[in-house]
Amino acid sequence: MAKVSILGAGAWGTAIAILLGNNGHEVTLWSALESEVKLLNEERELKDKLPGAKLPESVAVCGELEEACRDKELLVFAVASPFVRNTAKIARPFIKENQIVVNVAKGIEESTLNTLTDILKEELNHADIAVLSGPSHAEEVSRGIPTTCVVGAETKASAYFIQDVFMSERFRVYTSPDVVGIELGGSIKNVIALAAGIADGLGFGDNTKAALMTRGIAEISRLGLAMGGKMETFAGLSGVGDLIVTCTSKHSRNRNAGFLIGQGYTMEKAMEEVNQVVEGVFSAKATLALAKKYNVEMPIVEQVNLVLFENKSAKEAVSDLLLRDKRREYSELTWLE
Ligand SMILES: NC(=O)c1ccc[n+]([C@@H]2O[C@H](COP(=O)([O-])OP(=O)(O)OC[C@H]3O[C@@H](n4cnc5c(N)ncnc54)[C@H](O)[C@@H]3O)[C@@H](O)[C@H]2O)c1
Ligand SMILES: O=P(O)(O)OC[C@H](O)CO
Repeated sequence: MAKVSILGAGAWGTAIAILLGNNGHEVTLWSALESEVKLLNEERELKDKLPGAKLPESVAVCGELEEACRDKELLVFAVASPFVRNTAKIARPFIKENQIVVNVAKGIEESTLNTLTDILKEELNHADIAVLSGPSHAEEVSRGIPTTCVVGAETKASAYFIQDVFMSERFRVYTSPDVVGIELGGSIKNVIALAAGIADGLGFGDNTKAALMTRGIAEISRLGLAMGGKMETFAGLSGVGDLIVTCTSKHSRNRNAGFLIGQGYTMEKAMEEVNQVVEGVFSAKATLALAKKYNVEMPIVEQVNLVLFENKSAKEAVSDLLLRDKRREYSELTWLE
């Protein structure tokens, strides 16, 4: 059994603490927010986000970062993406050489266009950085609903170690060397989920959503391949898998925020209503900037940006997507002359 700390006690960090505690590990769950530490210590439950899901006894909750990082075999980064860099900076002095660290958050940093593992590699350049991602809502993982994810790491040994720590009869973990593909699949699906939610909020149907999901994965893989990711990853758990869950689930924060925007809420009001991190909003501009940098077309991502940040009406965005220049489904597929 391993000594593990989870940094970030939101819905996802807490669900992972429950999973790893039930797997028999010695778990510390850290939060920067006093209110979270107090609530979890007193109630042993994140009442507002994961009602009814109790922390096992093997999980200790703390607000001291040094204590959380000391003597651990694995550190899990579960803070929302805007806090990853700063948390890593503050934690750095307490993190030992070759410490295995796994990022489980999803996002792209707007100011640098870095993925979250890029940020961790920069800030913790003495550690061994990996990512775990896939279709995995905290609400279901915390209740032991069967779930699958993929862990990406630079070495087989680290990937296998993290796989062993997370695997259970209710949580299956695959391994992969494609760290960048996993990061991009998990982050950009959030932007597409906003579009899927907007379409639902406008009252469109299953056809519309299937179109957004299918063309959405085409956009994700186009950019992902240009950035060195692998097609198999985008067809896998961190691509199609995560896109399906986020675009269709009642639990999805991004889809739900999009739904409210489709119903006429402003982006700010929708985020306030969802009351948990809506990562697609933080990754939308960065994804568009990456599309420009790598010279790939991402029309859905472009329209989501216009709706979120330029006050474009959602209805007009859908029409503009449908009326784009005519083209082949895949430019590589053509007729013999
Ligand atoms: N909720 C899910 O089902 C789920 C599943 C997979 C991945 N994720 C990803 O995990 C990440 C966290 O999501 P969540 O659902 O737990 O979000 P959340 O809104 O429930 O929690 C975010 C957490 O970030 C931390 N935080 C807030 N302010 C901070 C600060 N100033 N410094 C350090 N930490 C701070 C807190 O612990 C807070 O609870 C996101 O990137 C999300 O995409 C979430
Ligand atoms: O579906 P969301 O928007 O809540 O995102 C949470 C996770 O990324 C789902 O795997």
